[in-house]
Amino acid sequence: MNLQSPYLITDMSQEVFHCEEELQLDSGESLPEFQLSYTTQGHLTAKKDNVIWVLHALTGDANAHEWWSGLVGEDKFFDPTKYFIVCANLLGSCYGSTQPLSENPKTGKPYYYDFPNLSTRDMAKAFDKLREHLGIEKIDTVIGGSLGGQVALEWSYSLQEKVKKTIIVASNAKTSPWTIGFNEAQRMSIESDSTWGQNSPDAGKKGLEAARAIGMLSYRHQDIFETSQKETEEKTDHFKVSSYLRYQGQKLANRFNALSYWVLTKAMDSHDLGRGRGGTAKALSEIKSKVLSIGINTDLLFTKEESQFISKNVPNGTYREISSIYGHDAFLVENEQLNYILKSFYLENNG
Ligand SMILES: CC(=O)SCCNC(=O)CCNC(=O)[C@H](O)C(C)(C)COP(=O)(O)OP(=O)(O)OC[C@H]1O[C@@H](n2cnc3c(N)ncnc32)[C@H](O)[C@@H]1OP(=O)(O)O
Ligand SMILES: N[C@@H](CCO)C(=O)O
Repeated sequence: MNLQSPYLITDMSQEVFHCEEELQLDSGESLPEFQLSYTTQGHLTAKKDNVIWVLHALTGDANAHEWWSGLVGEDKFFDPTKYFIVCANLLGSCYGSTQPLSENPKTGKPYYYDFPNLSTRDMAKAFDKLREHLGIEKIDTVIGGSLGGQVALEWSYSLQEKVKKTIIVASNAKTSPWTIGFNEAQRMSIESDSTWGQNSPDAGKKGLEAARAIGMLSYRHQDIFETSQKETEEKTDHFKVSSYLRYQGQKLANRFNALSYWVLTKAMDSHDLGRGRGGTAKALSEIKSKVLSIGINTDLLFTKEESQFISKNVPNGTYREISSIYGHDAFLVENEQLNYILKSFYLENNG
């Protein structure tokens, strides 16, 4: 018997939104035009009141049903038979949106190192153009983790009453010096690759491997390494964790490019919801939607205190915590806990 439902096939589309308008950026520069790759799943209700907008983290893409398969998909919490689920690739990312390898319309050649600095505010602004293009007046929920949570918070601030619920997972209102430090060390690794500076899609590839290895140390907690990378025999070299980090570096470098990684980490560094708005606490106090901020007890990168700061300072905030040995990346892994937290939040907030 074939028990497979046709919903995922019939209800999903992957498209590219081309915006011909110039996008003014925080840096003072602009993009003459841009594109965003995005997916939609499900259908808008007649009232257009069932939109869930999912934002991915640093190296994710528009396929939320793949990287958040425990939350998005048929019979999952965000079920396309109930919701219209949108997920777009961040501006600057290399999964179909405008990024440093895209053609600069002014020169007819790839931007490479001329690509402008982006901010989380710019990324939110680009998403808002897509929202308008899709004819979406109101969003039920914006949800994002890590860098995606930072962009979600920025967007929620500017959407005001146009969004009902904002869910920020393992993220913050302003990037900490600690996180900027990790990003800087990663960019130093990329810079030290002798191919960095070349006009090539592979420029900085070995450096990106090292960068990801550094990044992994911030995305995990010591406890998960004690479990998954513990040696079972006496050794003086060739440790499991060494091959693990090298493998993770190669895996990322084979699916991402160093220029895009550079741009996205720079955007993360400059994230500050309160910039030009009287500080983070004041900016948070002006957010209109209900906010669920989810922290992770072992997150060394975006600490749970940073998540608590969000819920404490918005007018209508709730804090919940994931308990995990994973560390920061628990938001991509601990689906059972996330499901439980989301169910309670939606029950308390009228579905
Ligand atoms: C097109 C795209 O792929 S984009 C979307 C995918 N990525 C994203 O969305 C980004 C977010 N996702 C992630 O960051 C990750 O996938 C996570 C956090 C969800 C899970 O991380 P993973 O790397 O799968 O898990 P984990 O840290 O346990 O590592 C497992 C991998 O390391 C390998 N590994 C484990 N220990 C070792 C070791 N000692 N030496 C070498 N390799 C090792 C495993 O064989 C496994 O390999 P595989 O990925 O080829 O199956
Ligand atoms: N694992 C995440 C790290 C940052 O949250 C990613 O690669 O996007």
